[in-house]
Amino acid sequence: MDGFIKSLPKVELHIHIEGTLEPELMFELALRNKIKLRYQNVEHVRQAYEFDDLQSFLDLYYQGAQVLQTEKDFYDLTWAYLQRCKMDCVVHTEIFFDPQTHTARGISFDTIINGITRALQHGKDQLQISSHLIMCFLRHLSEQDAIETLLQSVPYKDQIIGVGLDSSEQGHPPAKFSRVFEQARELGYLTVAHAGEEGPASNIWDGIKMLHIARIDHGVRCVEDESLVKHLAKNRIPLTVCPLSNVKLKVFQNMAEHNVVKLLREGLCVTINSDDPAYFGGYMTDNYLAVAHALDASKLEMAQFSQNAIEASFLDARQKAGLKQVLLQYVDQQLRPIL
Ligand SMILES: Nc1ncnc2[nH]cnc12
Ligand SMILES: [Zn+2]
Repeated sequence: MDGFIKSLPKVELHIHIEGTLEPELMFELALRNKIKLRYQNVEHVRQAYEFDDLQSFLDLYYQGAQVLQTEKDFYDLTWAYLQRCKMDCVVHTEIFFDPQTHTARGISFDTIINGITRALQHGKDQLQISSHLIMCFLRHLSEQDAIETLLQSVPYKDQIIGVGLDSSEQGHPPAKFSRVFEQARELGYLTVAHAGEEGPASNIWDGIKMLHIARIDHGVRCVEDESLVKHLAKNRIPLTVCPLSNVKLKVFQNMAEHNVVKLLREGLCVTINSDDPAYFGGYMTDNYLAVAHALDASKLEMAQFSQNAIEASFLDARQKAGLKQVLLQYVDQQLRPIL
């Protein structure tokens, strides 16, 4: 199983680029930008990564992101992630970035997006990894702040496929952002949102009905509403599930309790993703392995997660067909002897 998973072609749909900041790079950038960190060394940082819930993680995550200052910093961050993608056989990735985390510190939109997109172009040319970029609004900030961020993004619209919603779910329901999402859709952006991670199933309904989202990020609390589960299955509305993240943030107490395989077997379009791998201890392959080991999934089921991600991606029909062909060839070659 492990060899099958390691080489399985994968598509990632839920990754925060700021969440790929490994402690080693954090120290390198702190030194480069003359920023004093509150940690003495890399081990000290890793020891601090014990979380009680989403908020306790977010507090450290926003602090860590402060070392990102120049275009080269954003380039280096993204390039390091893409190299990890290559190791994990990720062939396509749709990356979140949080402009407000940086513009609030005086970093220009231009600096952020130029650094990231230059690395993405190199990823395409040198690593054959395709990608899309999704701009997330921080839900703990105001609607007005999100609207200003949306307007700032307009000159870069060709480089951003969609908008999303992340940060603290509790107390910041989808309704708060229905107007800015409407404006984003009018501008031609696709939409996704974090919902049903720590928040209730009603946030998932509201994401679908009020924000018209094409995918739900996390969504694991859908099981609390049977009619919602049926709706998600019937309409193949994708969930971008992040198993290691959910255990680290105590959404589930351990991997054996995770519902991702159960949801797959109920016919939902669930996918496996890494969320903030530098903080949660694992990239794509680690997440796939953790699920397969704890939840007794078959090789075909693990391949189904990858096929779901192709289906749920924002690639066009021709690109999806190409990736599906690559995946089917891999599965056929791997499983032929036992089929
Ligand atoms: N898991 C998560 N939930 C909400 N916001 C986030 N930002 C980065 N990771 C996140
Ligand atoms: Zn996330």
